[in-house]
Amino acid sequence: MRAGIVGVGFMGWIHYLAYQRSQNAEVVAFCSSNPAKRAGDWRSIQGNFGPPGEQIDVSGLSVYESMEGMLADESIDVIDICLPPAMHDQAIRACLDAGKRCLCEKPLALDAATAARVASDAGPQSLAVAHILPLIPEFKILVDAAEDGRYGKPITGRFKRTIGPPDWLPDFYDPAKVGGPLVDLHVHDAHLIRLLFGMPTAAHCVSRKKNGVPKFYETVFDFADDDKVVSCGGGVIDSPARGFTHGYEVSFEQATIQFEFAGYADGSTALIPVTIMHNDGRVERPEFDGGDPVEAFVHEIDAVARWINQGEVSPFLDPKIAADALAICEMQQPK
Ligand SMILES: NC(=O)C1=CN([C@@H]2O[C@H](COP(=O)(O)OP(=O)(O)OC[C@H]3O[C@@H](n4cnc5c(N)ncnc54)[C@H](OP(=O)(O)O)[C@@H]3O)[C@@H](O)[C@H]2O)C=CC1
Ligand SMILES: O=C1CO[C@H](CO)[C@@H](O)[C@@H]1O
Repeated sequence: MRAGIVGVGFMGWIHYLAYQRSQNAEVVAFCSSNPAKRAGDWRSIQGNFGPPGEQIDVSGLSVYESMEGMLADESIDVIDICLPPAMHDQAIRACLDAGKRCLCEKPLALDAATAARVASDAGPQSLAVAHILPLIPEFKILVDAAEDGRYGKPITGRFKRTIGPPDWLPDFYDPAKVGGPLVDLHVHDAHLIRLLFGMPTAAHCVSRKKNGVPKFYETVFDFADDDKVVSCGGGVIDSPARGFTHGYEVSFEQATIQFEFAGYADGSTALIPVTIMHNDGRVERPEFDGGDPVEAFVHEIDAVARWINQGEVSPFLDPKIAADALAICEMQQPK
């Protein structure tokens, strides 16, 4: 699969690294509005996981200033959209108009209605949405267990996702551009909750806000089946000391699974490895390789390659589920 990346920022860089490792896909083009990045200087890129941006070799790549050139490039099989959320809808529609399939970073849009519209207009044959959690082995185990029923049905879940201030993103709290953490960050867990438990009917959310936009929140969800107990919390803490953490405790009918990872500013990490507590008292700790965050993106790119090359549509990348995740975010917004 030959891909062209649109938007050379944190995710453009992480996707680029994943293409370098993939056996099934390669990046052949990118577009950037920034002349230094077009010349290969990606050292200004910042993010909250993975290695810092580097100088890259652009000699074998087609480099464009805007997306239009890439849309006309017949050697590109898939456009990989790594733009800020407010630009996703228009970029996807430009791909559809040009007859190009695309992979778009999460969140699919800033609001549920736009997400539902573009998901339905594009369909899973033209659009895949890059929801990474089900492709991270430590989270995939939940989705696989829910799917094959190895521990019975999922019945309770508590999810956590917190970052330090993302100061390199000036528009982070702008509801018209990125949407703040209740959209841009929480959508990861919203998507996972949708996959594991189905669609909640309501949400009870309390939050501390920045300029009216939720910054830190705790939410309890209602489901049609009131035996499910699901909550989620997180957002932005004021200290950069712990740049990123995520984790969960999910109970199935016959076992409870726990996991938590944190990365700190001094380069240290803390980990509760995936721990399966069986109802009969056995404790199991399956092995997962390494915890390198880029590796999950290789799995993601490979899933996209199977879609492009063999027509195999991954339910994890389904735009309809990505739109449902936005609806879950929206039900938590202050009225
Ligand atoms: N799956 C995951 O774990 C993560 C997903 N994301 C998602 O990836 C997407 C991109 O986020 P991220 O990479 O962090 O953002 P960045 O701001 O780091 O990168 C976005 C890039 O888009 C391009 N761009 C074009 N127009 C604009 C504009 N008006 N304002 C800002 N940027 C513009 C820029 O690239 P250029 O200079 O080349 O033009 C910019 O570097 C978002 O949807 C975000 O939610 C983000 C982090 C993690
Ligand atoms: O996982 C994530 C980490 O924080 C980011 C903010 O920089 C989010 O955009 C993101 O999806």
